[in-house]
Amino acid sequence: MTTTITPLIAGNWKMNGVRASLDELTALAGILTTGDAPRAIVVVCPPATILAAVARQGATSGILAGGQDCHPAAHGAYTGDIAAGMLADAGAQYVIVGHSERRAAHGETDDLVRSKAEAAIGAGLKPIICVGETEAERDSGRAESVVAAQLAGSIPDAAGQHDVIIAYEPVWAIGTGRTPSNDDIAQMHNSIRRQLVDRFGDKGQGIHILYGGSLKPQNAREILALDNVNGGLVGGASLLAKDFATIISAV
Ligand SMILES: O=C[C@H](O)COP(=O)(O)O
Repeated sequence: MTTTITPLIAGNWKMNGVRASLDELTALAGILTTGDAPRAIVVVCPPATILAAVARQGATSGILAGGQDCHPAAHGAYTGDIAAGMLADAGAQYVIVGHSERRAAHGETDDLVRSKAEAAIGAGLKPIICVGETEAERDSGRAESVVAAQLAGSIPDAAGQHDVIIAYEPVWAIGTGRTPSNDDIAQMHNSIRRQLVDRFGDKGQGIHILYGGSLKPQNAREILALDNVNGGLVGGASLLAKDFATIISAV
């Protein structure tokens, strides 16, 4: 069965900008609403302090908002954390979970990532579940098995009934200007697709698999055209409206 997936391009602003980023959002909205409508679902995941502003501003231009992380609990004594329901209240429709910067710096395990994804689904959000191997894991020929284990542990069973998005981000490609070869990206995305179909059947055919890691205006067209690459998770290049718009139009 062939399932058509509308590509999705998500920008992860990480801990960058605030006021300047809102100006970029205005510029992006201007570009996206001029000329042909984008062929992709466009999501921006800003710092939490401006999430509501991004959701409000994006509503008029079709740009959707997402959080960058959520806590697995719905509420409680968790100083500094944010619940999925709070992101939804602020206007988010998506939330990134298990980004390698959190897996590494905060010791997040697959179990925790899965709990966060379950919390996101419970709050009506679509979790963007990140997986990816380190350079040492790739060099030792273990990239596919590492990613397979992360997928098995991080995706909740609820993904059989609800929308989740997978983002494959080789850790060594993030913010480095380096990317895997097109063949390596396609091989990994095909392997992820097989695993999703094995576990979720037809539903697995329709799950977005995004590529992330130094996705730039210069390489977006060829990477986004690869087999089973259904969009991208963009870091640095999502901070400038012109660059992000070029990636969106590369779909
Ligand atoms: O979430 C986005 C990724 O970490 C990619 O970041 P990058 O595009 O700056 O390499």
